[in-house]
Amino acid sequence: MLHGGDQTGLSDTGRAWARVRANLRLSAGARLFDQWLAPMSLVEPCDGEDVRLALPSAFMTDWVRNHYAERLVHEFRALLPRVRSVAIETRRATPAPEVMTIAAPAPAQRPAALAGAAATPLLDLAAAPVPAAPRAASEPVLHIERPQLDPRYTFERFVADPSNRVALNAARALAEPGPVRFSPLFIHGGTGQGKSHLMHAIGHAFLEARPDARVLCMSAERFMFDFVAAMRARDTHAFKSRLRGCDLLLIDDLQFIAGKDATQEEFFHTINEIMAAGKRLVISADRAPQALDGVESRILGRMSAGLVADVKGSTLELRRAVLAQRLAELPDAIVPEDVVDMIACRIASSIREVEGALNRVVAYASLTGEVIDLGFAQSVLGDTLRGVQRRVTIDEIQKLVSEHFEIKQIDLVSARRARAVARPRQIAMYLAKRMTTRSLPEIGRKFGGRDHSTVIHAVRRIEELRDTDRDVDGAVRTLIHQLEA
Ligand SMILES: Nc1ncnc2c1ncn2[C@@H]1O[C@H](COP(=O)(O)OP(=O)(O)OP(=O)(O)O)[C@@H](O)[C@H]1O
Repeated sequence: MLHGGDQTGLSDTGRAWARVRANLRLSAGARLFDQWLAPMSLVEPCDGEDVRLALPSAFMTDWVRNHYAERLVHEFRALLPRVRSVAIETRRATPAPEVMTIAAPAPAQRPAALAGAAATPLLDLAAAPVPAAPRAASEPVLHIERPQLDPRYTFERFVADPSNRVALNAARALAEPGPVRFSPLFIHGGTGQGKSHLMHAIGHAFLEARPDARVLCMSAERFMFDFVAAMRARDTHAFKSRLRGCDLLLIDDLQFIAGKDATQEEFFHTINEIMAAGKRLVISADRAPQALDGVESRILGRMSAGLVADVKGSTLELRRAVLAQRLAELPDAIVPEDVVDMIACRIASSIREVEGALNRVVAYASLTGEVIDLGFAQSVLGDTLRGVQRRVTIDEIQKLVSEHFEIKQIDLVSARRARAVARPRQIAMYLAKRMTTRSLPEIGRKFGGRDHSTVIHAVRRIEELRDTDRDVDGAVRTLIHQLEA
């Protein structure tokens, strides 16, 4: 328990916060902590009873609320019993933060009530003890579903280049509030060239300008899964109104619905309604509309009626500029210019691979304590530079894993928890982490919009099982072998 002030000049709450942070770092592990919890700060001044913590984006705020709201209250109360509530806010550049307050439970209070509250943003439990009274229908934002936008994918972090200029300008124009100048925007291009980055950037910018807007971002795969689940539950109404009521709908990887007739029917009606209502629609795919085999011509017709823009293969200048930007975000890493140049010149396949190569070099150097120079970078990147390593996609992994375990591919992105499905899903996530350069949030999205902590859990679980379970290890070895062939 903490008492009074001390020579640090920090308030009681400030000192408690420092301890809570240290505890979180230990229990969450460095990666999780750095990604989600480190950016959180204490809002001062604080009266010592109602603590306020701030995060820089709504996406992060949602994540921390869902996973740590209750825990934060307990941590603070353990140090400062007078703490009544911990509010988690988004502090964007614009004012009027959105707030959810979780009341500190009285010792005998029901934890279940708190868990429910954590899933319900913006309920002020300090003011309304559990069970919380429903808020008036006129109150804003309570029912707004927060889109799953990656906080790293903003316009500020997107480097402009002749290879992406049209797509970037179109994306900026579509994100502007005011009259809709065109819709849909269809962005296409090769893998790892920035399509998802641009889509998420549109979402961030649009929400920045209109914080109360309804924005939904999902992959076409997720669209299909949610639709199938709604049909099975005989409740397509909620699904339809959720999608059709959007001010901005972002659908990634349209190619995934090729050949899925029922999903395409629903998709067609969804985009029709969005367009008829004058709302914004952005679609991405790995090919131009006319090359999307297996997608109905009426859908492609709608796509072509808007603005079609491609992101071309990256130029050397773009790769250099992205590397320079990423390095600026790693102030502790000392990477000589010739190493940066070598990566930019020799890895031309995708920006994702370029970023991955830099991260690998920096990570190896920090693990081994070696100084980064050309020789070190070349030895770390060996196969990648020789172009030997075959590029494996998550789609390939999912296909192979579902064949191997004789389950449907859609089960891997579904919510089904039966072990017959859950274990292969964990193996597929493990392989995705190990054999692709996709980030954890990206992998989570590709597996039915799961959280990145679910991916971490899957990777750890399979790592453990490979040491203790011969069947799992054998299956993983076979799959790796097939994927590398
Ligand atoms: N012009 C750019 N400026 C900054 N970063 C970029 C740019 N283009 C791509 N990136 C980065 O490259 C990585 C891959 O981009 P992204 O995920 O958007 O690719 P994609 O085209 O959607 O790929 P896929 O089709 O495989 O999903 C991301 O980390 C993204 O931030």
